[in-house]
Amino acid sequence: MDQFLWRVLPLLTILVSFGVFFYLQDSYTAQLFPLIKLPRDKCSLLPHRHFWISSKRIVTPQGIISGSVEINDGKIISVVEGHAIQGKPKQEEVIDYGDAVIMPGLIDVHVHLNEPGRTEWEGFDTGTRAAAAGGVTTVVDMPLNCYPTTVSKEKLKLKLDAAEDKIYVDVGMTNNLCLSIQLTELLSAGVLGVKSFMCPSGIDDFPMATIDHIKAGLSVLAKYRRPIVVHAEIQQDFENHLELNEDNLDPRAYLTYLNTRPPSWEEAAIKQLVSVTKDTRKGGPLEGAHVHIVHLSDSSASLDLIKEAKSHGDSISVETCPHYLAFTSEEIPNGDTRFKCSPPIRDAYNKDKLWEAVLEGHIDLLSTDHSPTVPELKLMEEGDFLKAWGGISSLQFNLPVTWSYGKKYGLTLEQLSLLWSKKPATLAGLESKGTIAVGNHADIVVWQPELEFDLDDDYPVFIKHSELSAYMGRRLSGKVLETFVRGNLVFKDGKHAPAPCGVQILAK
Ligand SMILES: NC(=O)N[C@H]1NC(=O)NC1=O
Ligand SMILES: [Zn+2]
Ligand SMILES: [Zn+2]
Repeated sequence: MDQFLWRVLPLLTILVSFGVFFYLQDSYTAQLFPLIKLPRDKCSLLPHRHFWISSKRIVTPQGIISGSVEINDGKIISVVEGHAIQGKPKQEEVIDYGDAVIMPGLIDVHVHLNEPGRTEWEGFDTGTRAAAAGGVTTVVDMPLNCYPTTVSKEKLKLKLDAAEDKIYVDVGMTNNLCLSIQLTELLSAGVLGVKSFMCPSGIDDFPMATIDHIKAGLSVLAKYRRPIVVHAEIQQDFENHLELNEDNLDPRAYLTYLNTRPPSWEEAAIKQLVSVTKDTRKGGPLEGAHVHIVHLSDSSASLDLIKEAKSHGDSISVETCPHYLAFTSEEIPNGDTRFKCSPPIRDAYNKDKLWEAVLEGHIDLLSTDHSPTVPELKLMEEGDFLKAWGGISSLQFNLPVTWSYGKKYGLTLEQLSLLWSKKPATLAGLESKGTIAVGNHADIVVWQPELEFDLDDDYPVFIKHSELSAYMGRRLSGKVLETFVRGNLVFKDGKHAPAPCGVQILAK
């Protein structure tokens, strides 16, 4: 027996070491050693670990420069202006992109990847392929339309397990705030923040939260210095605003739907939120807590409330989404439920004011609220706006859509990069992401703002059920050429790297 033990012991030790190694790869340490996870030739379409990219338009925090960025082991190690290149690269280690724009990869802090549970709506594989193809190098997943929703450490593990070996870009997770949530446990397990709905979410397993739940949650979140992100709409009494005439009772008429969710829903929710965020000011009882309002549509009273709270020093921020900046209620055809989302897309006047707020910095950042479903639930044939799933699918198109519609309003490349990279990184606590700066992850999008393309059936679209996207059929400007995640070339010329080597991001 003794002899047998001595023989198997060394073998056992090796096995256990392998086990520990792969276990450690799983979570926190995956951030530290992302590149040893899979062989480099699988993770990247480029064979080099140490290389240089150069262009006449590199968007840096100091402005747009003509020069080169040196990348080694997944990080940016130098940014140099002018023709000279730091170090002595071999010719094949320098990629010259000419006048294509080199920008930090986009960070989309509001994406619904519905795995596990509703992977047929959108999963980690399709969702992160679409992200990579769109120059989005990090997504933060909202655990809402997946099943089960993330309300405990065990449920979070299901989410993390589901994402394992499927993600082409980096992915962070949030969790749901409701009464039964194990908040401290989840925050310790590394969720980047907490999501909350102030109206029914459309998913029975994701109950809505009252302002009292939110206030209680904030006192815990303050200690962790992580944000709560809130869907800010509170259902109001219909009779007050719905004009009952034949036109707005037609469920195929967009106006019917628009009238069911007036700006007063957003205003009511934000009024309650700012009554709490005053406690987040310096020296206040909730100092350290932060409230982030997702997908603002109302650019009038709701935005004014946020501006006022900010002027008093409340820790509050707000995002809007490309669909509120691209479309207007006047142009949505009756029966075209691809445009249904909540809060709804409002009129042209509202859109112009949203752009004004974006460009003046009152709206802090942009996100997609990529919320896909299956064709059966979008009810395209019936065209019933009242019954169809609310959610717009557009993760892959963030960059060209924002640019195409924004340039008419004077949007600059620097603003674009602030709205889609720097500010979202700050919100999500991603210190090593969001800018092209020495020491940061080499998360980079290379794109050509002047290049126009048609989003037609020939265009390589990777989101699931692309026919449901409101952007299909549009002509856009700003084509994504290549995407790097932590120095891995994950997308080029319509193709992805052979293996998904994105990293799951957990907060420490
Ligand atoms: N459940 C869900 O994803 N809802 C999202 N869809 C939408 O249009 N607004 C939302 O909050
Ligand atoms: Zn929402
Ligand atoms: Zn959402």
